[in-house]
Amino acid sequence: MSLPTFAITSGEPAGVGPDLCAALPRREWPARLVVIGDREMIAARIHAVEPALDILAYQPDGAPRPGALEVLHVPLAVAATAGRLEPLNGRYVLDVLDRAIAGCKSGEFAGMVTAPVHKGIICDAGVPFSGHTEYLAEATATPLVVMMLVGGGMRVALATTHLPLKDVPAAITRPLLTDTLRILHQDLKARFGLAAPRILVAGLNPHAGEGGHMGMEEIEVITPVLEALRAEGMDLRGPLPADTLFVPHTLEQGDAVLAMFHDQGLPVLKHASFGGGVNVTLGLPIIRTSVDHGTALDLAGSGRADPGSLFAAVELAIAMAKGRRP
Ligand SMILES: NC(=O)c1ccc[n+]([C@@H]2O[C@H](COP(=O)([O-])OP(=O)(O)OC[C@H]3O[C@@H](n4cnc5c(N)ncnc54)[C@H](O)[C@@H]3O)[C@@H](O)[C@H]2O)c1
Ligand SMILES: N[C@H](C(=O)O)[C@H](O)COP(=O)(O)O
Repeated sequence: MSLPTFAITSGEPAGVGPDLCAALPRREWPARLVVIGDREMIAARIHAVEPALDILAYQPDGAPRPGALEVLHVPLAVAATAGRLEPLNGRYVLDVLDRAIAGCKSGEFAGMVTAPVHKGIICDAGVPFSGHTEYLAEATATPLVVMMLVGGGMRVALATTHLPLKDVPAAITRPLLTDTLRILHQDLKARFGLAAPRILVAGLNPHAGEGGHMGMEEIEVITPVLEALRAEGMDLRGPLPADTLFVPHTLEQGDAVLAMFHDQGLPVLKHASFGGGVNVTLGLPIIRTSVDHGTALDLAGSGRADPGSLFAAVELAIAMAKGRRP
């Protein structure tokens, strides 16, 4: 029986992504994993972190070579140095992503798993880029996607993603919240096997606005959306004060949390599971999971980067493709 094939994008070449890819053959996967990136750069990093590994996945007779890494070559613009960002390679990082997206769309890949990229250096290269999540939405012509991180026994989704904090209140509108909750609810059912997902929704302001004394978004935006969607049958609790939403007895009343902004939800989850969590993009026509950490330039090429989150991201992508409850 042929195994499903997943693209693993090796990410920022100065970061830990290539090192983490080198660790993939430590396990036997129930899938074929194709790492996308510059072959020479990845080979050099493999020699630094996994000297025993042979990059060639196939023996001369074409048979798979056990314990090797299969690399689909996308060329760097200029040589990469671990730990040193180079704007001239910003376009390369996007070329790697584009190759994986094309393969997911064509059916060549059952899904894609992304190693970390550095958003700033891609912007410095002249391409406005705020994250894989937004890039994938555009590349697949999906009007709205939802970022959700899974780890530490939690699922935390975000109503807004990579926005300056000052722009968050205006971004939280009734249409955005309605569509975000619909996507979250639908994908918890379809991709995570939950028949009737229970979603805990955070407020935006301290103490969920304290009855309007500390902000009006809960009264004017969040509560009306929750009431309308409850009337459709969704199990939604909130708006809940975010400071106590994450205490265990509240968390256990939900299957997922919807936080209003990036640093309301993610610090809690990363505190509980950093290095073992997974970032998944909901609402896409393709499967995409990712690590829960960044480029860790300080560790690139050292062999000290922990591949746990990449392994968890591969496991989740495989489970999602099988339609199993992850
Ligand atoms: N999925 C992604 O592409 C992704 C996710 C998060 C951050 N980023 C980007 O990464 C860049 C750097 O972000 P940052 O410095 O805030 O966070 P970071 O996760 O790169 O580093 C934070 C700390 O965690 C450590 N760390 C990270 N990954 C590790 C691993 N696998 N094993 C052991 N230790 C690890 C680092 O050494 C550092 O001390 C930014 O440009 C950010 O936007 C990308
Ligand atoms: N917000 C993510 C995190 O903190 O882990 C990270 O920046 C990656 O986002 P994308 O998947 O959109 O690149």
